[in-house]
Amino acid sequence: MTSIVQFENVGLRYGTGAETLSDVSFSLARGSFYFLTGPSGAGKTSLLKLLYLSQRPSRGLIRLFGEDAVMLPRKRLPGLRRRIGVVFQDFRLVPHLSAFDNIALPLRIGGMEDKDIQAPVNEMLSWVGLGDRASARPATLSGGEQQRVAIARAVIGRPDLLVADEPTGNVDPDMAARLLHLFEGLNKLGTTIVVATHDIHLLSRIQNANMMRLDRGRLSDPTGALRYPPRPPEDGQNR
Ligand SMILES: Nc1ncnc2c1ncn2[C@@H]1O[C@H](COP(=O)(O)OP(=O)(O)OP(=O)(O)O)[C@@H](O)[C@H]1O
Repeated sequence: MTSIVQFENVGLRYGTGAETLSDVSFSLARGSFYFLTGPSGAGKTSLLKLLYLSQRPSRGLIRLFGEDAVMLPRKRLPGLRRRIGVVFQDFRLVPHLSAFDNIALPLRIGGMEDKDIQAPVNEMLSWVGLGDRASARPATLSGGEQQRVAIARAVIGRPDLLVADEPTGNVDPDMAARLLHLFEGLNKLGTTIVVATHDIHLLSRIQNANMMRLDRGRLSDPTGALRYPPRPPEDGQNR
């Protein structure tokens, strides 16, 4: 199994308060699909922030794509971040850009020429049901429409890792199923996916999805399947 992400005994403390995340250890296999669940305030968004490198841990080790993400020099962060698609809980669309241009951003940053951008962005707009809103600015879109633009932007560059924070929180069940289908397609192309959600209906929709559950900043891991490095077998013998 090739790990794309490894956390070892990771802790995160904001300011001088108690730890928000404690002793978090897991590894994510390349090309796998994970749901991250847990009650409000358990630390899901905080864990995702560590994953998409917007936050450094207070302690522990994080390896991303084989690189030490904690010790990585600041100037190398953008290169690593470009391999990660993020659906933020609050969307974070660029307000002065149209839906089309928001979705096109990762392709433009990746150096794709305008003539090659039109077709994939229009296809993506249609897929998320916004074919007729290409020129709309975010402020003129509903919450659910903004969420769909945010998802389209996160997936269009076929990132190695997709991190999504409550990506279906603002859409109806039919659209949620459609968006999840988009994630599933991306996953089949090799993208490792982590979706934080409260929506238990989503969990049953992806075959072979793995579950991670956070409770008060700790990963509950009754089987040990997610731990990195793996625990030795019960009888202590190598197999
Ligand atoms: N920037 C911050 N500064 C201080 N405390 C923070 C910060 N961000 C989050 N917290 C605290 O960390 C804890 C975990 O928050 P987090 O947003 O990670 O939880 P969550 O599981 O994503 O919650 P929800 O499901 O409600 O989105 C909360 O107690 C929160 O108040």
